[in-house]
Amino acid sequence: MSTRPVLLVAAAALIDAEDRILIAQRPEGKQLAGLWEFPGGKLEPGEGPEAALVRELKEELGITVALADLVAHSFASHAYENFHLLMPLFTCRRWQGTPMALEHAALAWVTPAEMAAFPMPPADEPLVLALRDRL
Ligand SMILES: Nc1nc2c([nH]c(=O)n2[C@@H]2O[C@H](COP(=O)(O)OP(=O)(O)OP(=O)(O)O)[C@@H](O)[C@H]2O)c(=O)[nH]1
Repeated sequence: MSTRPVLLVAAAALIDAEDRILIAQRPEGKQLAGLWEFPGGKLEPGEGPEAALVRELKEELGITVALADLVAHSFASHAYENFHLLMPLFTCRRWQGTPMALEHAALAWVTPAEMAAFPMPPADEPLVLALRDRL
């Protein structure tokens, strides 16, 4: 049996007043380029998932989020070829600022049903279904 290192990534579903969710397109030159994802990223050593998300949402989207406004929703556990991704997904309905694509190729606000039309990494499939079931 092959073993892979576990990679911890925290991701957020930002939800607007119309229950649309923000997804972001990975830029050229990166792994999984062109696919749409939930904003977020890898935890730094010693960092908790919520703190990592607050940092990543600032870096990637330019918004300010309070730890208390991140609500645990579901998680992805997916074996990629070189690592095993463990990715908690948090919902967030309150933030300061307007999300901008500072590190992504594009942003889109979509309903969970509309998300099916946007190609996402394989790890995200169960998360999309979980969001469709329960927001
Ligand atoms: N943020 C995010 N990452 C995801 C999602 N789905 C998914 O498989 N991933 C994977 O989780 C990892 C996230 O790492 P990252 O965004 O911090 O790093 P990256 O690949 O952009 O590379 P780098 O920041 O080291 O240059 C990537 O391997 C990415 O493919 C998702 O919905 N959101």
